[in-house]
Amino acid sequence: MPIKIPNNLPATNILEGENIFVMYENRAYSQDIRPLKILLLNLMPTKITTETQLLRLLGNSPLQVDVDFIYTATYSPTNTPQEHLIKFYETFDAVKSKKYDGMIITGAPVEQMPFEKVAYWDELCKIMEWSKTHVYSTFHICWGAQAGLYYHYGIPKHDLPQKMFGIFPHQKCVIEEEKLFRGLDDIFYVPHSRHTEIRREDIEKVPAVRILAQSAMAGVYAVADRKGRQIFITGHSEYDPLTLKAEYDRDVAQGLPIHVPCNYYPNDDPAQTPVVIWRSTANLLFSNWLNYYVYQETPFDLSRL
Ligand SMILES: CC(=O)SCCNC(=O)CCNC(=O)[C@H](O)C(C)(C)COP(=O)(O)OP(=O)(O)OC[C@H]1O[C@@H](n2cnc3c(N)ncnc32)[C@H](O)[C@@H]1OP(=O)(O)O
Ligand SMILES: N[C@@H](CCO)C(=O)O
Repeated sequence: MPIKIPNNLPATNILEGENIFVMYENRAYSQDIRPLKILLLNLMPTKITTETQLLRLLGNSPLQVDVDFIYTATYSPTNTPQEHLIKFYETFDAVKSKKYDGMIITGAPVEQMPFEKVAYWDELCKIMEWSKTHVYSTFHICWGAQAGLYYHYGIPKHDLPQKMFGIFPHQKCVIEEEKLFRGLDDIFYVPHSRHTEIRREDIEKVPAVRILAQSAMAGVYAVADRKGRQIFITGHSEYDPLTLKAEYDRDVAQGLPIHVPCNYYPNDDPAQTPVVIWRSTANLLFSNWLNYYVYQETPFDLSRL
C-alpha cells in the first residue's frame, strides 16, 4: 500500500528518490477502492495444490481479491477430479465477456513439446489475445511465461542439457528501483523446475520487453513489457516446502535421470528436511504485483479498460 503523507513533507522527496510509493493527500482523498478481480487460468495437473499455493500468496494483502478459476475446454484434465472442476471452475467462454484487473497463467508440464503440439494451444492463444484488451496485468508462470513470450513476442524456448532443478540465487538487473522486487534482498532465492529455458539474447532482440531479474545459474528470471501489463516469471516462487521433494521422489521412483535439487536439502541429503529460503520472496513478489502493477494502475471502472 502507498504511504499517504502531507503534500509538502520533506520525506516525500527522499522517498520518491528511492522510488518508495508515496501518495499525496489530495490523490488519496479522491482514490476509489473496490475489490480486485483476478482470473486464474490453471494449467497445472496438480490444480488443487496450485490453487492453494497461489491463493495463499494473493491472500497476503490488505486488498480484497475476488478470484475466478478457469481450465481448458479443449483439453480435459486427467489428474483433477471432475467434481472439483464442475464445482469451482469455468471455461473461457463463461468469462470472456468480463474484464479483470489481473490474470495468472500457471506453468504446465508440457514444456518439452513444441507449443503448437499442446492440445489446448489454440485456446490458450485466444485467451492470451483476449488478455490484451480484457485484463490490466497478466502474470505468467514458468511454461505459462514461455508460452506468453512466444505468443506475444515470438521468443523461443530452448531445451536444457539437464533439468534446472533446485533453489537458485537471483539478482535484479535493472538499474532503477523495480517495484516488482521492492523489499527483496539484493540476492533472493527462487525454486526452478524445468527442462527448457528462454535466453537473454532472444529477449534482447525484442524492444517491447526487458529483463528485470536473472540468476547466474538459472538464467533469465523475470521479464516484463514496458508498462508492466505483462509479467513473465520463469521460476516457481509459489512452490510449497516439499514440492521439489515430491517431484524428485517421483522421478527417482520412475528411474528418470534426475539430480538432487540444488541448494534444497541440508548437505544435499534427500533424507533430511528441506529448508525454505524462498517464502518471503514469494510473498513480496505477489503482493508487489497486486499492489503496484494491478491495484494502483487498473481503472476503477473496469469497463474503461
Ligand atoms: C515448466 C513448468 O511450467 S513446471 C510446471 C509443471 N509442473 C508439474 O506439473 C509438476 C507436477 N506434475 C506431476 O508431478 C506430474 O505431471 C503428475 C504426477 C501430476 C502426472 O504425471 P504423469 O502421469 O506422468 O503424466 P500425465 O500423462 O498424467 O500428464 C501430465 C500432465 O501433462 C499435461 N499434458 C500431457 N499431455 C498433454 C497434451 N498433449 N496437451 C496438453 N497437456 C498435456 C497435462 O497437464 C497432464 O495432466 P492433466 O491431464 O491432469 O492436466
Ligand atoms: N516441474 C515439472 C517440470 C516438467 O515440466 C515437473 O517436475 O514435473
